[in-house]
Amino acid sequence: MIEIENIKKSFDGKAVLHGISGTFEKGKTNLIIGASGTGKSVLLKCIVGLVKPDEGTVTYDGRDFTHGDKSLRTDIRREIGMLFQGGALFDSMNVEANVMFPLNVLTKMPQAEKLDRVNFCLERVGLAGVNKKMPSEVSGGMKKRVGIARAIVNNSKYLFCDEPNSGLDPQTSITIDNLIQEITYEFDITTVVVTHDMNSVMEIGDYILFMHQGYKKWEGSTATIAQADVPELKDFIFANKLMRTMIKK
Ligand SMILES: Nc1ncnc2c1ncn2[C@@H]1O[C@H](COP(=O)(O)OP(=O)(O)OP(=O)(O)O)[C@@H](O)[C@H]1O
Repeated sequence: MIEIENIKKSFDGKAVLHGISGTFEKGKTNLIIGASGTGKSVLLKCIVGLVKPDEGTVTYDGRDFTHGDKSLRTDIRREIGMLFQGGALFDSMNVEANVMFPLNVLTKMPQAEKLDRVNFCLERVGLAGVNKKMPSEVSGGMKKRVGIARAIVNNSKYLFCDEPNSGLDPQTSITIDNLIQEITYEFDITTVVVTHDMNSVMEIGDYILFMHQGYKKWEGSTATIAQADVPELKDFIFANKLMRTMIKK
């Protein structure tokens, strides 16, 4: 479980996060949603330690990541897997080397064990046997799968996905969303997904934190989002024509 409490961040005197709190539970797909420029990526960066919040605390399973010492922060970082926008694969490395990369950097595992682990993860994301392909030789959806395999290869306890559907067609997006959710349940990971894709919200949102202009305006689940009485959330949901027809405003 990851808990964030009163996270505040300003850049050059301009407040971007106005005190965000929330709880991301283990074994659930937790979504941070909201319109463009509303602070989702900055919040994600605060949670994983790429940006230091001005105020507030991020706690990983009771461990204070924000104020912890270097060794605690390093321990927690080792337990984090990240799926970046576009996959962010190393173009000069084949699929196998990309997925193995965290094991090379973070572990002293023997080569044969590393390869077993890589093959297990590639198989789990539906890419058995593509080890020797280069990133340029695989589709956008496959790149995301490779990114997911890399994010979980070191038995990550926490998985962060920044806009996992960017650049994908709707059908591939749903497949990737479902894969993220299946993996979350299967390996009991605390998963946090940043998205503005309403399809994702309705497909995989076990917990949803809605942001608007740096404020948390609502939290809940797919089961309760349609009944939410928050004007900014309604505007966000019903900007999508399909959602307007599915749920009456
Ligand atoms: N390093 C930075 N320095 C200054 N301003 C920043 C920095 N990073 C983000 N911002 C500002 O913070 C605000 C929130 O940005 P953020 O990228 O978190 O939005 P977002 O909700 O993730 O948007 P999108 O969905 O388009 O990615 C924006 O106004 C952005 O310009």
